Amino acid sequence: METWFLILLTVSISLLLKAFVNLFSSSKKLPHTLPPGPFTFPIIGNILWLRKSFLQIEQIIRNLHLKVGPMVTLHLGPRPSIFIFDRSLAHQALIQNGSLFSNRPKALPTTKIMNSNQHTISSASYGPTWRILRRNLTSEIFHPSRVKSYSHARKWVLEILFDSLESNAKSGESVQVLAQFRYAMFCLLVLMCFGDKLSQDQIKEIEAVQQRVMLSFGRFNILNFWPRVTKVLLRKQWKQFFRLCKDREDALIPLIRARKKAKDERLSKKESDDYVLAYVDTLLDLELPEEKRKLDEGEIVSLASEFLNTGTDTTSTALQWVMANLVKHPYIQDKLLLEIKGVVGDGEEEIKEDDLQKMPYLKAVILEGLRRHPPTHFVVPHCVTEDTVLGGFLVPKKGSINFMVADMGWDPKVWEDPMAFKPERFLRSDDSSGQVFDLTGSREIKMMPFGVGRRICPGLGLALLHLEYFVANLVWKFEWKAMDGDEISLEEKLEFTVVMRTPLKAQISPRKRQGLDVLL
Ligand code: HEM
Repeated sequence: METWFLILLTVSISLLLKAFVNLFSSSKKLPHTLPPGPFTFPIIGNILWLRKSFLQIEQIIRNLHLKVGPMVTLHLGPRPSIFIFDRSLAHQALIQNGSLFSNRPKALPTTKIMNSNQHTISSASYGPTWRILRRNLTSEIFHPSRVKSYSHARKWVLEILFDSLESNAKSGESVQVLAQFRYAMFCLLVLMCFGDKLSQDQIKEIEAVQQRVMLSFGRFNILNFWPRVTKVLLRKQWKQFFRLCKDREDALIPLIRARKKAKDERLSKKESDDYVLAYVDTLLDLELPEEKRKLDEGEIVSLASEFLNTGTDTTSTALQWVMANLVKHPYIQDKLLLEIKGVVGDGEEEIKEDDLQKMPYLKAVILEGLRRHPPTHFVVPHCVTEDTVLGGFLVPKKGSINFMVADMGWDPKVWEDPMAFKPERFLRSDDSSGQVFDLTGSREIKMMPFGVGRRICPGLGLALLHLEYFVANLVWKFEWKAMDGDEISLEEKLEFTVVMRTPLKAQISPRKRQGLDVLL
């Protein structure tokens, strides 16, 4: 074949290929429009948003949604924040395009310091570090057999909770329960995190620091506004912030070192007595794949602190909402009590974890509590790994995306009479196979109190176990009633989670076992 013909053929093919590639890429051009939202003046607008509480912002987003549709953009900071209401768009993003939508935005300066440069599970970018940290937690600590090995801790904490409630019950006065629920959940997580049963004074000291850390997110937010300027103008607040970081280290580092020492001693003795693996033990062994090094002490502090904080308020808030509804609707409490009685019989003092599997109504009560009162109304902000399109709008890499958790669980298209507390709706499974409700939203999202997809809460199973165990035991041990003339208000207030504006105050009295027959 002639050389000139070969050259011509090659040139023609490459021109054709180029034209084809251009045609294809132009059809994939991204739209330039962000989802609709209010116009904001840069800087001034950001300052105005800073002055609003998150519950106020939530209501503003809701009102905008009614006007502009299922996706809303706000300019809360230097970058756009997109909020998604639609369940199928959430499914498209988090389940069908999970790898694209599972990143986290760059942390603000104070959060970056608290989280050891985004070396915690919830703050880490989507990548090898996040994967190894998350896999360590789920496979080492949240594996069902490991969770079972902590059952002694749950029993111990239940006794602490019973003791404090009983002394309140004796006085005949109403009991404000949130602080006691929070403390119970905290004790459990401290034990799973550091292994040993610490003294109650020690636990209270750690709880106080952790509580301050959680509240600091709002308090020190102003420092992130223009760090170079705030470091000069708000020097005192920066000092307070670093003091808090130091206090947290002072509380947690001695426990981490004690655990390391115990581990070294055990290795030298080569004995395995009644040792139960704790979260910190796994962190001491962990190696970061990208940096090829072990975690430093600061990173272990951040991860332990994350473990304690993410699991305490969420679970105790959910527990309070469930118990409030049981006080508000005594017939639901009675129905639950009957189910428990049918499983454990009259003589039992306490409900065991294995019994919980035989209580479908209990599970329905917990699911209804999480649907109607999700402890967090948003997920932790996500961002995409590259500019993309969702619902016909641009989702830019330099922005954040969030999902309206509460609104999805209240969608009247899925839930009849959505604001009512009706556990029965979870007994009528619309799945003909009779399977339990799927919280992971893998086929369809109907509610997402734990998020869905790759960033779904890794503590989901543990949280459900804790809620079932404590609700069942609290109802079995005590009768829960409102004080005479008290109306249980379900109004909300935002703290670290969305809590009851008027905390639950209940009159509790120990149940007389034989008296239960009256209910049958
Ligand atoms: C009722 C209790 C709980 C609720 C409602 C809850 C809810 C959530 C939600 C909504 C997210 C964000 C998901 C997302 O960003 O898409 C999350 C993440 C997370 N939760 Fe929970 N949570 C609960 C209990 C727990 C417990 C007990 C722990 C551990 C002790 C835990 C540890 C975490 C962690 C580490 C993340 C970050 C996951 C990641 O970024 O990959 N949570 N949780």
